[in-house]
Amino acid sequence: MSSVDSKKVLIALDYDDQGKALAFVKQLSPSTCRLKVGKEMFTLFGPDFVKQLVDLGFDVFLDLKFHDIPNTVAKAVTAAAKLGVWMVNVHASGGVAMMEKAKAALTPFGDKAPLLIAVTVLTSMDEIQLKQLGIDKSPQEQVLYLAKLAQQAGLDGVVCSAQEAQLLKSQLGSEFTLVTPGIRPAGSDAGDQKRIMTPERAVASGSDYLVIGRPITQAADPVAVLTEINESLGD
Ligand SMILES: O=C(O)c1cc(=O)[nH]c(=O)n1[C@@H]1O[C@H](COP(=O)(O)O)[C@@H](O)[C@H]1O
Repeated sequence: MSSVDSKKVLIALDYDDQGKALAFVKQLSPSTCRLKVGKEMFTLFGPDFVKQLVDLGFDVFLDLKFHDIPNTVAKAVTAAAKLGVWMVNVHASGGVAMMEKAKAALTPFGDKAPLLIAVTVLTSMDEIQLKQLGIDKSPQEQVLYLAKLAQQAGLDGVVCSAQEAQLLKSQLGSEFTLVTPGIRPAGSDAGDQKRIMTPERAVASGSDYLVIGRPITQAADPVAVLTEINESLGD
């Protein structure tokens, strides 16, 4: 579905200053990227900030990674849908009942419902960190396991690293949307990300959407970096 989408870049707006974030956003066009609002900006600036971005015409991915009892998560995704966001996420490890209830809560929104996706294994985690949690699987095995649960629950896709994209597309089909953070253009700093890939390789591996934060937002010329990435993807 989304493999034909030419707006593959989702910019992670992880700013602690709303003015700086909006000054950056005003240099962008909704035709060249989508925007992601995560825990930092939502906690600092709340739903009004999200609404401003929606009103500017951007598709917004509200990345709050809900993980709670089914009733609470269903109410949280309903609140997200009311904000008019394009995509919202939950943690797959919240379980099938939680994911099913969240999906069902979006039914009344019809074709205005946001895409609902599940986080599998965070891209900042590797096999050693999984072991610390008592999980004796490789990241790839655990991502596939959780992605199958998300698909079973009727979700639209998952957040995973691009390193798992090829496997997931082959096992779960091309319609199941893959959103991949941990994207690092050649030569940029990995930072706290462990399972990384370049934009071009990620798309070639089957990523539908690339979440990119610091390599764009911390660049001397963020718009130039976005343009360069879009051009490298043939958009
Ligand atoms: O759900 C996410 O967006 C997410 C999941 C994940 O596994 N890893 C991950 O990095 N993210 C988010 O993606 C963004 C990555 O930002 P950068 O590392 O600066 O490119 C951050 O806002 C993270 O919160």
